[in-house]
Amino acid sequence: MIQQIYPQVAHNYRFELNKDMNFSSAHYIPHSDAGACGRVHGHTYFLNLTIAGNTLDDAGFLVNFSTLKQLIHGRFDHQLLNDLPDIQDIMPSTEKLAERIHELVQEHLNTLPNKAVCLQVFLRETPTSYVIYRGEQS
Ligand SMILES: Nc1nc2c(c(=O)[nH]1)N=C([C@H](O)[C@H](O)COP(=O)(O)OP(=O)(O)OP(=O)(O)O)CN2
Ligand SMILES: [Zn+2]
Repeated sequence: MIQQIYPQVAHNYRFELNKDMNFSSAHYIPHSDAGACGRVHGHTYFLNLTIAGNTLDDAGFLVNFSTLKQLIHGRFDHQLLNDLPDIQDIMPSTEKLAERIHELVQEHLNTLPNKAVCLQVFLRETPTSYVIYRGEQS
């Protein structure tokens, strides 16, 4: 939920940025284990991104909050996830969506000179269900 406290990630970067947003999407899980979730239904997803780095850009930003919202909300809000090129080859589970969001954010960060990193994606699908994805651990 927006404005809730999220799990902390231990790191030694000078700056840590967190961006909350939500997006409303429909999906279905085309798998025999999914039960009722195999039928099209909708969620208002709550997302928290944790990004860290040591260097700011000329605007004093680690990464622009607005760009992050555009990147994720702009892509997934009011969409049927199963139809999206990003998702159509994977199961649109909370886990896989969190992983894909991490990839999209990190791909964007990699285009910036200050080389920030996405440390955590916290994705809540329902009031009782959420996933945390932290990428490959080295
Ligand atoms: N590991 C996962 N399990 C399930 C996922 C998922 O993404 N990962 N998704 C679903 C369904 O999409 C469903 O919308 C969410 O399931 P659930 O938490 O069971 O929702 P409820 O509101 O019915 O749960 P309550 O415990 O009654 O609040 C299913 N499983
Ligand atoms: Zn669902």
